[in-house]
Amino acid sequence: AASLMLMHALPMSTAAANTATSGFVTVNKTHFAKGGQRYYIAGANFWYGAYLGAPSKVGDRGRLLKELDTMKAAGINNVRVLAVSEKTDMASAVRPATTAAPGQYDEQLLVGLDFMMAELAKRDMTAVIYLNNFWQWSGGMTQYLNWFEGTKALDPNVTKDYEDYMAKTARFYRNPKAQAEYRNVIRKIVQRVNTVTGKPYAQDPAVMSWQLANEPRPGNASSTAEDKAVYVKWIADTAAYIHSLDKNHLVSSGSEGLAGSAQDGELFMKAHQSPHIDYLTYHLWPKNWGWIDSRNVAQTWDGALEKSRHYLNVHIDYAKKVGKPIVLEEFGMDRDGASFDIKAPTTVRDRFYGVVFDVVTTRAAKGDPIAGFNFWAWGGAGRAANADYWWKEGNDLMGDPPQEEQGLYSVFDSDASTIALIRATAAKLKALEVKQ
Ligand SMILES: O=C1NC[C@H](CO)[C@@H](O)[C@@H]1O
Repeated sequence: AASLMLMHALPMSTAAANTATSGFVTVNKTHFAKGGQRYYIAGANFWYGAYLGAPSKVGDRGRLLKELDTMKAAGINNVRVLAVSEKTDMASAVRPATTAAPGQYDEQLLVGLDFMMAELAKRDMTAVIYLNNFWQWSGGMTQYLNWFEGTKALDPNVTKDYEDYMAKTARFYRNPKAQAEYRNVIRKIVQRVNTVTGKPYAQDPAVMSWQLANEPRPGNASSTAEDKAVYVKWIADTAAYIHSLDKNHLVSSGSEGLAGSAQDGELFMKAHQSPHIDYLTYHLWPKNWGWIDSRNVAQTWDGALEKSRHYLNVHIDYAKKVGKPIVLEEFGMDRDGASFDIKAPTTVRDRFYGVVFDVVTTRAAKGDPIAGFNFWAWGGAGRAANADYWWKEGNDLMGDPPQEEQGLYSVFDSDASTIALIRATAAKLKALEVKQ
């Protein structure tokens, strides 16, 4: 016992001491740590946060401060945000875009990211920042292929063919010119000096992690062994590249889990075994994946919940096998009756959030590697502008990006019952943040 006492008395190693006091989020075996304490994510998806921070027409700094204060008051300690968008002719993509063409950036949108990061730090909140998008709503990988393959950027809202979209968009990983430009963007953001605080991003504890992309997939359901090998290598190489630029921060993939891994569990684990990937991520979408029919909940709820519970648990088990933390960084449910109207009740959504939060908090309390959640998505004070609920440039930005109806999954500041569930869950996770 004496020697054990001595062990505890020994000072932490310098590196550990530095990290512990530095405030960076780090990984300690299968958990996050911050400031010498275990750290859990009670987060929101807030893809447009940097847009609100911009000093240009699209920005609304007054709204941003209000949204961050409202989220903080709800116990939310982390936001998952888009770093850059690519200009495209697709109707479903956000405008304006950060990158008009390779190397041509809208500095005001990047200042928006700076401003948001500065405000997060003031509130002891952190950000997961994704550097690309497998989907079309911010230009993303399909826009890179338009630049470097000369192919038309594909909008699945127009083509109505997701299998074709996913197979073609996965060519991004194999295109050397697209990869070179992607690394230029990574370097530009990861090595950026925040123009509001003067602090380099690589030294900012408000950054929790760099994320390769939003929902990168290896291809479509018929991804070949070669597609999968290319995908695994792309994740490992890109994560290694980011770590070569920034030794302080974590790196994650942005994967949805099985749904984003051609339903191949071995692929999901392999993709996250790289020493340069610090934690796993997964997303849960019962409506998008056809598990629930919001117009026929009575008939479809039980099946959807059985599949959801399995999905929630099996990925925590994958993380145990890989030996790293995992974050449920997206999940959502629409309003009752599949309505987009802010006045529609959220009975089904609240029941679904309740099940998700119960699994997350129960398994976290048992010490399993589930390290928190980000619900999709914070709508806050945003309001739909058009009778058809589609977004047009100049309309409020909200949790639903332009490729989806404005009000589909957004949690608005008037959705008190859902915010109460989030607040209660954040408190349960906070109670687990014991000394390391
Ligand atoms: O990353 C995502 N996952 C699901 C969201 C809701 O459908 C979608 O808007 C986004 O592309």
